[in-house]
Amino acid sequence: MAILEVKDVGKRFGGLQALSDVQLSVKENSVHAIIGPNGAGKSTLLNCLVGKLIPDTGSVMFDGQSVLGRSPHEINQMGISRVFQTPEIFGDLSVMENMMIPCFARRDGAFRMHAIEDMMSEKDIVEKAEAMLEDMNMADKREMHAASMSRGDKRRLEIGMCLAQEPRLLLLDEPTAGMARADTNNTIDLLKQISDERDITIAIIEHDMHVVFSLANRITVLAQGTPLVEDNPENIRGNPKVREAYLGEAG
Ligand SMILES: Nc1ncnc2c1ncn2[C@@H]1O[C@H](COP(=O)(O)OP(=O)(O)OP(=O)(O)O)[C@@H](O)[C@H]1O
Repeated sequence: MAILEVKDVGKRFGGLQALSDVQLSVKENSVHAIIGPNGAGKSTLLNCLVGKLIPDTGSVMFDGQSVLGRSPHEINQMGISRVFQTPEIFGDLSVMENMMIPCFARRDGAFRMHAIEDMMSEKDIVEKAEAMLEDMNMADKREMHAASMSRGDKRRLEIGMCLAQEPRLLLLDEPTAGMARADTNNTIDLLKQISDERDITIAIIEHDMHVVFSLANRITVLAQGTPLVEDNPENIRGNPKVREAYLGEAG
């Protein structure tokens, strides 16, 4: 069953048709990669899914409900959580304090700024945040200043913060961009573990083919704002049109 269904989506920026006739069907519990050359429209499409942009045409249905016209916050509450290219964490707070923020938001519907002492007195929140840090293998970094961590650990924390919102669909926008190979491999392992152990669907935009082919069980190739093909990784690898449009370029 598809958890996300995009039909006939188009988006124009002035004279530029960034997306046209986009169809995308993401199966529940799959890892679905969206790839394509620079400027193909991947980020524009992602922004249409999370309410940051409103498409000019078409529909976006999540779990049978339209996301169009809803705010990013409402879409997040529906069960879609997004991980950005640059980790969105609070550098001045500790790892634990960062993790407590989405735990509050999940419980209260929205995060209200609590004093740190108030946060720490909320037993259920502390327990949930601790459990998430355990799951993310970050319990030993609990008291660390978030800003002082490696890029890979910041990404790990951010992914954990998204999971604390208990989303059904996790959207990742180039999660390994700018990472050293060791951090990239750690992120691949983390995402594999999340996909295996949780009832969650992952959609990922990624330039790094090693990441794409390590994780995805379905791939959509966008070229010039339109889907070129959607298939399994094996067929995508062997597809000459894809090679020409993208893989050849990526090496
Ligand atoms: N807000 C905007 N205003 C005008 N043009 C835009 C805007 N956002 C994106 N574009 C243009 O739309 C096209 C698609 O851009 P988009 O960022 O979606 O591509 P992409 O596939 O994500 O590229 P990349 O892989 O380089 O991140 C590009 O030509 C881009 O310059």
